[in-house]
Amino acid sequence: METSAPAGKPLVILNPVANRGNMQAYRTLLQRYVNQQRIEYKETQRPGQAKDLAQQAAMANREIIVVGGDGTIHEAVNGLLAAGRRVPLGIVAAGSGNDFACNTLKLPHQPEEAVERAFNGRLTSVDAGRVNDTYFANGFSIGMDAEIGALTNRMKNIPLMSGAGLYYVAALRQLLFGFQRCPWLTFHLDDGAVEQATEKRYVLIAVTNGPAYGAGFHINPRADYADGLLDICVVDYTPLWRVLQLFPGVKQGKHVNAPEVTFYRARSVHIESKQPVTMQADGEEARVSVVDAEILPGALWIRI
Ligand SMILES: Nc1ncnc2c1ncn2[C@@H]1O[C@H](COP(=O)(O)OP(=O)(O)OP(=O)(O)O)[C@@H](O)[C@H]1O
Repeated sequence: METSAPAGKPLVILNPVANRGNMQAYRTLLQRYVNQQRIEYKETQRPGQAKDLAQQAAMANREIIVVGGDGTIHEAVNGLLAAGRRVPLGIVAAGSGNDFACNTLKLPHQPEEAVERAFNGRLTSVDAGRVNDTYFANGFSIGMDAEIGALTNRMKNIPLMSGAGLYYVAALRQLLFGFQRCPWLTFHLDDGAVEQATEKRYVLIAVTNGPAYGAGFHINPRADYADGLLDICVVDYTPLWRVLQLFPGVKQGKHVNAPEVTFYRARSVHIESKQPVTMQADGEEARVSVVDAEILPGALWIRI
């Protein structure tokens, strides 16, 4: 990964549909920078455009500032890493969940402070990851949590539903009506250093760079975004009543001592399933049968 001195004006990419379209506060704050001709400002017009814009800006060695939630950051990180340039990245946490910005990087929520930090924060090296042909900032998972994430995405437009409340409702619905979808998997870490070669049933396998996902569920509470390692939480299959008992405690990371839960750290992860299963990476869904993932130590250069 090439680190380059930034050239030209920073490109600010704002997702107008993040946070259910409540983006006016950010537009107003950024207008000052536009008026002072300090930035180039673009709003995305379609899913996937943040990736293209970030890739073009990174190719031109320009600093990038993303304004949106985990989905927008995921796209920008994919553009940036596809360009192969480590240009400075500022992040304004403006989505409904903001796990990477607020729970991993501890960036502020308050719009004015968030914008200030995205422009003037200290540049620091942050790990990213790759899973199959996608890069991720915060993490990916397969199993019940990915199914919950997929349902959360489908429920995002229901009035009065957002953030953790939305996630709780989706989780309860998925667990009560979709628990039979717990996947049968094999996996190995670091080319076989840890191996589960015989197919077994799991509630979930969550592989993360940061501690939380799903709007604040601390699935890997000890994850460190700069240690060059993926944190892996494996939850063995257990009856639904037990999952319902464990689930609320995940918010504060209270599942760490449960007998069904095992934590690992690794540089690479390989998972296989005979049937295609749902995977989420930074909240974006895919169907997969094989998962090949690795950490990309210090691949990002972010203002915190
Ligand atoms: N102009 C657009 N029209 C429709 N969708 C868009 C547009 N621009 C971006 N998107 C999509 O909006 C989706 C949601 O964005 P994002 O995840 O940033 O916000 P959020 O859902 O509010 O936040 P979080 O993921 O943190 O809960 C992304 O998947 C992105 O591809």
